[in-house]
Amino acid sequence: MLENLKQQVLKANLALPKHGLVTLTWGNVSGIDRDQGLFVIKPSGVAYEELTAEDLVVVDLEGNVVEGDLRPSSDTPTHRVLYRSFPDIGGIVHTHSPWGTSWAQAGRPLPASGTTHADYFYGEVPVTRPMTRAEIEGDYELETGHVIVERFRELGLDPMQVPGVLVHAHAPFAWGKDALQAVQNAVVLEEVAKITARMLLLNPDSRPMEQTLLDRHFLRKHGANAYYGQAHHR
Ligand SMILES: O=C(CO)[C@@H](O)[C@@H](O)COP(=O)(O)O
Repeated sequence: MLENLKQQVLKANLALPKHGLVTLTWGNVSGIDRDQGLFVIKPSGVAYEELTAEDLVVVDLEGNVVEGDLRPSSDTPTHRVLYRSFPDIGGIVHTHSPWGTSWAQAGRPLPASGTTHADYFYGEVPVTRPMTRAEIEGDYELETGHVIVERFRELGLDPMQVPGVLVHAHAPFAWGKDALQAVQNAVVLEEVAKITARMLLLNPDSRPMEQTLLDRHFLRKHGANAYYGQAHHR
C-alpha cells in the first residue's frame, strides 16, 4: 500500500540524521496521500539506522492504523490535526533540533531578520502558548496540534507561507507540500534559529528586517511571480 509515498517518507526520515536535525529517535516525518485520506509515518522509538519502508505505519485521518505492525509515532495525533486543519500541506516533520528547540523552550518567536529566513518563511516563526494542565494531562499530542492551529488562526497566518512553528517548552514542527519539502523547511528553520541567536549575541539591539526586503525575498521564490530557481522545484 502507498509504496511510492513510503519510499519518499523513508527518504525524508533518513534525511533528518544526515542534516543533524535529530539525536537518538527525537523526531519523525510523515507524508499524506490526500486522495485516499491516508498518511505514512515513522514508527515510534525506532532507530534511524534500522528504519526500513516496511516499518512505516499507514494511518487514516481518524487515527486508525490501516497498515503496519509497529506502533506509529507518539506524535501521530499532532500530525493528524495539522493535516486536517491545513489542507494544502503534504508532509510534516517534527524534530528536537537544538537551535529551534532553544527558541521553543525560551518561548520566543523567531523573528525574520535576514534574507535566509525570508527565502522560506514569510515572517516570524510563531511560538505557541504554554499548554494548560488539562491539555497536558488529557489527549496531549492531539492538544499540541490544537495549540499550533490556534496560534496560526490568531495570527491569520497561511501555513504555506510560514511552514513551521515552535511549540512552547517543546520543539519545532515544520511542513511543506510533501515530506521532502517539509524536511527542507525544517533544515532552514534550524539554520535561521542558529543565525538569529548569534545575531542577537553580536547585537542585542538587532531589529527584524525591512518588510520590503522580506516581500522581495519570499515572493521571488514563491507564488505566481516567482523567478528564483526552476519552476518544477517550487
Ligand atoms: O517529542 C518527543 C519527545 O519529547 C517525541 O516527538 C520524539 O521523541 C519522537 O517520538 P516518536 O519516536 O516519534 O514516538
